[in-house]
Amino acid sequence: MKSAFIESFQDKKIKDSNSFSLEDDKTDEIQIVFDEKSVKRSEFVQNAHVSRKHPIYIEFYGVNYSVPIPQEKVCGKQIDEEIGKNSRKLIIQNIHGFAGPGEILAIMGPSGCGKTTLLNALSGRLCTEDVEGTIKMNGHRPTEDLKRFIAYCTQEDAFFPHLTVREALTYTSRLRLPREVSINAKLEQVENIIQALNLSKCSNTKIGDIRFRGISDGERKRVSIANELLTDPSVILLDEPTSGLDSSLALELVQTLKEFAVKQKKTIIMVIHQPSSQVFELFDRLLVMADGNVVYFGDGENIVDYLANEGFVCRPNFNPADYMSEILNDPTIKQKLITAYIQKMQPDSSGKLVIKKSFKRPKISDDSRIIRSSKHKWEATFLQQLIILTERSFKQRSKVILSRLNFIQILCIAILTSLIWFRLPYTEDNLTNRCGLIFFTTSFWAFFPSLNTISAFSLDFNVLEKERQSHSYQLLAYFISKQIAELPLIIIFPIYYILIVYWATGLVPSASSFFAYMATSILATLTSQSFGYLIGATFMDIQTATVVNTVIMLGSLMLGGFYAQTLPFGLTWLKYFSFIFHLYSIMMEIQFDSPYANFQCSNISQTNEYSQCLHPLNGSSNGYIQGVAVLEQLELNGLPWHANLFILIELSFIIRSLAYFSLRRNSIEVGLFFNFVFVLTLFKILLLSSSESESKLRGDNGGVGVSSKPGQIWLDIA
Ligand SMILES: Nc1ncnc2c1ncn2[C@@H]1O[C@H](COP(=O)(O)OP(=O)(O)OP(=O)(O)O)[C@@H](O)[C@H]1O
Repeated sequence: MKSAFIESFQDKKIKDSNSFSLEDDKTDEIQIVFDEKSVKRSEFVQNAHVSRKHPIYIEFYGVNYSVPIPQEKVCGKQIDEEIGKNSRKLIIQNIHGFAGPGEILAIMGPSGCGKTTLLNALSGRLCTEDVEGTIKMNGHRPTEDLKRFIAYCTQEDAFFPHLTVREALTYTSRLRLPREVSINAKLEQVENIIQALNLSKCSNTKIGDIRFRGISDGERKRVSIANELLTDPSVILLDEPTSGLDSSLALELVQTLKEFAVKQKKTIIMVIHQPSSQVFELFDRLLVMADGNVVYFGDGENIVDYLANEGFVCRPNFNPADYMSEILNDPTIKQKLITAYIQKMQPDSSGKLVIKKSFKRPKISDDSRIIRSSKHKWEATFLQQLIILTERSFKQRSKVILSRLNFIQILCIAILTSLIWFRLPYTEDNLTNRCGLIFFTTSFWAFFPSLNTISAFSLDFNVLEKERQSHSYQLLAYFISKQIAELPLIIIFPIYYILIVYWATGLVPSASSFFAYMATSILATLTSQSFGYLIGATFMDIQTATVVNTVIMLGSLMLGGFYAQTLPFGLTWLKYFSFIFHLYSIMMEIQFDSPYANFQCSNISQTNEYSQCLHPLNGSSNGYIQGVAVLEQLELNGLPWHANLFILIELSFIIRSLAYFSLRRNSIEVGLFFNFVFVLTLFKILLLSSSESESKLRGDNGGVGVSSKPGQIWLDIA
């Protein structure tokens, strides 16, 4: 049963079909021979019932794009500062053309002539300050809302490699098809497009990437196109859609696109290299470029006559596309054709050079000038986006995070840790070893997860950029979904490690200490992951992010309270900025502030640093050192465990928020605000807890050698 939405769309389509007077005549004339193979394609085209948008006529004229020339220095001196500052390189100049619904405009020309640049300009992906000229959609300047009607299939396809073709298309349909369309209709649409683009054979194969083999390059290209067609855009821009396809597949693909354009009133603009004669015949308009200029714009069928008029006669039965590419490879002919075309242009009312009209141009009725914007800014609700993206992120990231290599790595480290610190005896001699084990565990879980996380955004970057350009979802939904999806994945490792190491090394044998120790390792993992997110989102380049991460982690490690127990005068406060220091303090408290933590004195002497091990004449020896005495001797940060815990949770939250703002790249002020709030809170806690600890220490120093108090931090700063 057809939904009300579909019916209303079909009514609308009939109305829309009257909008383009000349287009309608023209599309009826187009004769495409559909063979048996094309039956599936036709089904897709007929069944593209979720289509709901207006046909769009796109025109552009006087389009220039230039980039600043990087300033060069000769022997360390700027040649001419003013020239250096103002000079720009023209990539494309005075480009014009148009394409209407039901048409294919093909952009051709030698490599590097500016074809992709023009597509980028039309899609609105170039910095607007660098683009001059006019681009109009149904007579309007393209607004952000209008740009949502454009789909752009770039040369580099961006996909999540661990998803299958069907999964990738299904997620796109769930995210980008209107919320009014039922899930079954969306899935049906996916199946139709899989059939139409001949993807059935590989529909359950993973897409893959350069690291692991998935579908072939040609299939990848078709998935990329399917992904865009699926969302029912009004204008489809394609950059070399047939590259990597053999001639029959290329023909089939262009036929599908043509049929789609005609029946669904889509406007298709594609960059194409060396199409076969059959493919060439399917083009309605042709824009030929050379060195950033137009060499020809007009009906595809007229190019041979045009070139003949200029003195370049194509041999009979020779593919015009091949002939054009042959002559444009000759610099003299190329220049001649550029000049000839410029001469045919004349200034318009605004003084811009435009081509004399040598072709029919569709009239746009007043009705079609109005493009109704989509009912919703996002097709899926925020909650739907969150659910779909979490599911997708979990599927993709679980393959990366839960890799066999990661498990083997953790297992090896767990075995090594267990061997090195195997069943540590509860003796004074082994106190340093025990602290070493605890510090190693802390720092390992503070470091390892961040390494796994710094690449999280950069690996997603291309897909994220592509999907955000097409308004598929909100960045916040993506960001939160990533956190949710990765949370269960990332905490598996500390659980796995602690289960092996805790009992093998003989840490405090109580269930509460075990669970607290494990929970703190998980907290270390989450805090470390937050840093990974922030650094990854800020730098996006894995190499730079790894360097920054290493510096931050090693700095935190040095200030962690194990290697440097006392810091130079005036620098004591620095350790409070090491998250490892807070983690280590909690871990130590769990292990030493326990009734099981009693360590046998190795020798009873008059000089032992622990009062419990002093000779009876000098103190109250009982032959065992209590864990609490060890904590006091080590002079850890003096904050109660709950203050450390609070600092770490808050740190995790703030760092993650900063990562989000960093990903947005435009909310630095908000980021700084969060930073400020964090620093204030941190100092407040330190102030409160240091006074608390001071009074506690004054009441009972519990042992000997408590030489500095946590409140010392303020004296140091002063
Ligand atoms: N931002 C930029 N800065 C400097 N040069 C640029 C920039 N963008 C494009 N170019 C240059 O402009 C020219 C046109 O590039 P473009 O990618 O548009 O060519 P193309 O015709 O699509 O090439 P191909 O067919 O090989 O893909 C190239 O020489 C390219 O190096």
